[in-house]
Parts: sequence; C-alpha cells; structure tokens
Amino acid sequence: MFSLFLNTKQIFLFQAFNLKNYKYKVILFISASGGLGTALGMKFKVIVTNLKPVILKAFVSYSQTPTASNMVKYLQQQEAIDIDLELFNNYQFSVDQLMELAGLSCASAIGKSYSELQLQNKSILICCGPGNNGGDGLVCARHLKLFEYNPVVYYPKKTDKDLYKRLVNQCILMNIPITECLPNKSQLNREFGLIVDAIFGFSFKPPIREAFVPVIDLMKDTSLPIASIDIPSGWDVEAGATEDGMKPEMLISLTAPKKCAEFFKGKYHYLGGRFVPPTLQEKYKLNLPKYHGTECCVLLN
Ligand SMILES: NC(=O)C1=CN([C@@H]2O[C@H](COP(=O)(O)OP(=O)(O)OC[C@H]3O[C@@H](n4cnc5c(N)ncnc54)[C@H](OP(=O)(O)O)[C@@H]3O)[C@@H](O)[C@H]2O)[C@H](O)CC1
Ligand SMILES: [K+]
Repeated sequence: MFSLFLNTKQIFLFQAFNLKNYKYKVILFISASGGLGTALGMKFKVIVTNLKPVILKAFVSYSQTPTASNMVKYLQQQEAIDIDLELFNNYQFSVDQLMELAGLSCASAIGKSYSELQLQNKSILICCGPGNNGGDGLVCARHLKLFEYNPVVYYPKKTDKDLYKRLVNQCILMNIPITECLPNKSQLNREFGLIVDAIFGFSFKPPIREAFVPVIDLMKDTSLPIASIDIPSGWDVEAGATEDGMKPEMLISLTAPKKCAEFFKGKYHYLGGRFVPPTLQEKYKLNLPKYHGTECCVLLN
C-alpha cells in the first residue's frame, strides 16, 4: 500500500517507481475522481480520500501475479550444500535417486527447447565433470537418447565410484559414444548442434584446475548454444560470471537456483529436480514455483 501526495489537476502523473522484486517501471495517469486504473498489465486501485484545492491525498494499492522467477529463492553456495546434505541424511534419498530425477529434468528441458530439426539432426555433446554435476550429465545423455536425440559424452576424468561405473555402462549399452578426446572447433561445428555443460555444479571453487581448462575454453569460444546444468561451469556459484565467462543459452537450475543465476542472460532458465519434500521447501523458504501437472521442469523466465 502506498500513500502519495499529488498536485491537484484532473490528471496526475505518478512518478516512475520500481517495486522490489517486480521488474516494472510504471508511469500511471490517474483521474482525480479515483477508481480502477491499469498500467502495463498491473491493476491499481485508487481511492481519493481528501481533495483539497492544491493537495490531493491518494492511496494506491497494487496487485500482480508474481512470475515464477520473482518468487523463487536464490541460494548461497552453503545453503545449496546444506539442502543437499539434508536430502541425503534426513530424508534418506540415495544419490542415484536424485541424480536420475535431476538428469531427467535436464533432458526434458532440453527436449522442450531444442527440436531435432533446430539441431539440424546434429549430435549433442555432453561434457561431464568429476562430481555429481557430471553424473547428472551422464543421466541426461541416457534420457536424451531415449528421446531420440544423438548424445555423445565427453568424460575426461572418470570417477572411480560404482555409481559412475554403472552410469557409464548404461550409456555404453545404449550406444552412446563416450570419449576422452575433446573435439576441435571445426569438428564441433560440423557434428554438433548443442553442448550440455555438466562440468561443475554448486561445489565448484575457483580457479579452474588445469585438466578442465581446455573444455571450459572451448565452451567460452563456441558459437553453438550451451545448456548448463545447475551452474554455468567456471562461474562463481554466488558472484556469477567473470567478463570472459561462458554465456550459456540455457540454464537448468536444480532444486532451487543459486545466486549466480541472477546474472544469467540466456534464453531459457528452467528449474528442475522436482524432488524437494514440502517440509524442506518450507524450512529453507524456497518459494518454489508451481510445476505444471506432472512436468519435471518449469520455465522461470
Ligand atoms: N540437491 C540437488 O540439487 C542435487 C544436485 N545434484 C548435482 O550435484 C551437483 C553438486 O555435486 P558435487 O559432487 O557436490 O559437486 P560438483 O559436481 O559441483 O563438482 C565437484 C567436483 O569438481 C571438482 N572441482 C571443484 N572445483 C574445481 C576446480 N576449481 N577445478 C577443477 N575441479 C574442481 C571437485 O574436485 P575436488 O578435488 O575439489 O573434490 C569435485 O571432483 C549439483 O550442482 C547438481 O548438478 C545431484 O545430482 C542430485 C542432488
Ligand atoms: K554445469
């Protein structure tokens, strides 16, 4: 509720104002007799309570249905780690369970945004890192294959854990090529229509160590669209990109967006990982948007 003092005339020009969390600048003309006004799709109720010769006192209330992106909480790195730990320790999910849902939601978001036709029937290069973000990439590759895309996995530093060995074997048995050899620029442009960035997630601590510099540089350089899983790799989890950081076209935040997602300027920002129990959502005041029906991802922008 705003209380505003206005100069009297038949029509008044409200100053442009910014509402916290609402990306609007509004210039509104209001008649002195009050009533309902509409500007930029927002409804304003204007009640003129005191009409004096020079000064008019008006109360303006506004209502707007918040969009998915302006209600959801953006997490600090430590909050993301804490929520992850609670999911495993208190709620007793296994990594496999959550990773499967995370990877599926990434494949779904990609399927919704990039048709085979748009990719000119070219392959999708899935770049997988050494942690769980890389695991999400392996799961995503398998689901993309089931959605009839042609994923190819670049996995330079294989993780020596049973879960990862199983994920790799599943890919092999589904005829998904896995390579440790990074394509060069011309091979990339010839054979691929999209890159999935599953190198680092919310546990990344800069600076990037030697082994992952070439793949990050390739993603910084390329003109191909990039879909980043959870965090654009190389970005600080809270502070976001440096000047020369990669610029993904798509970001699929998992559980809830991290602070760095506020700096994302690409076309599609999805939220995936629809596995957070309501009690945990409430505890961390996540304010997650409503997923539609049985969808496992939701567009935030
Ligand atoms: N709750 C959820 O939302 C879930 C999300 N999932 C996904 O998991 C990642 C987080 O996974 P985590 O394994 O904790 O970490 P990362 O994948 O981000 O990366 C850790 C590995 O990366 C190495 N690392 C870290 N910094 C650097 C660096 N500067 N240079 C090179 N390598 C780096 C790190 O190596 P260490 O030697 O430091 O250990 C790790 O090997 C989350 O983002 C989601 O994508 C789950 O799938 C499901 C639950
Ligand atoms: K990533």
